[in-house]
Amino acid sequence: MADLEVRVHEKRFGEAIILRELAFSARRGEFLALVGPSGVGKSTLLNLIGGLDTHFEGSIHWNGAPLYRRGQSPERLGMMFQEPRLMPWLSALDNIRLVLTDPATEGARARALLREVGLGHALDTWPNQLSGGMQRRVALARAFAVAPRLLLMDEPFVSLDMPTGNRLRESLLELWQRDRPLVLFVTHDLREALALADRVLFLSAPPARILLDYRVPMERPRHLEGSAIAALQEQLFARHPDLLSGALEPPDDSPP
Ligand SMILES: Nc1ncnc2c1ncn2[C@@H]1O[C@H](COP(=O)(O)OP(=O)(O)OP(=O)(O)O)[C@@H](O)[C@H]1O
Repeated sequence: MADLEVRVHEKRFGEAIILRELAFSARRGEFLALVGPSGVGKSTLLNLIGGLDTHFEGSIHWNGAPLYRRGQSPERLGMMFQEPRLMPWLSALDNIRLVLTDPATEGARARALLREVGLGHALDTWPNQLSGGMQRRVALARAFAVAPRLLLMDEPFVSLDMPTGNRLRESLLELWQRDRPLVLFVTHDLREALALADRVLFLSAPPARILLDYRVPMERPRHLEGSAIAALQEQLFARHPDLLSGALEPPDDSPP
């Protein structure tokens, strides 16, 4: 049985219908990527699933019950956005402690997580003294701090250089493989989706629905810049030409 059941009949902003008859399900432990062109509704969908926006027709269930009910605390949920959203007046360590609730263990847990993401040397550093990549590492550690069952990630590694992004992707996979939350990872980069995910959900042109639910036929570790991912991407576009018109811009190296 699926742990997460998403059924969005319709989501509008005013007159504009953003999502329509968009449905999918997933199990705890899976890693799903959501891909689609800019402005199609990926963040909107994550916001519905995360309970940040409750104005839509449809339902979102976790283990057969509504994920959000008025007055009830949600399932353990982690979120990571494009911007690290760290508290500038708190050290890296205290940014993690902030989301933990057990004073007896929070210091040790926060320290262990920061070490795991390679920031053991920067526990007491302020966010403005950390590079963009290091700030994302703190945000990644914070997202895992609550041991989420469901982790929503909205283009968390966008606009990082490739080596920094690759190190963060590696850290993410290590943490995911250890804790096995269900990850929903939004990206507009198909290679990133294919390098990370078990399944890639392609969103159609607006109003968005799921155009293709694709299981990635490749063992890990995978290399985002490797020839196997490039070949898989080519194969996908050859088999599903509708993805190019509906879901994605052509890959960088394809003819205009
Ligand atoms: N609060 C809002 N009010 C009105 N329209 C909105 C609001 N938020 C988003 N939209 C519109 O909904 C559509 C989907 O936006 P959304 O941010 O979900 O797209 P996206 O696929 O995440 O884009 P990107 O990849 O550029 O982040 C866009 O046309 C956007 O302008």
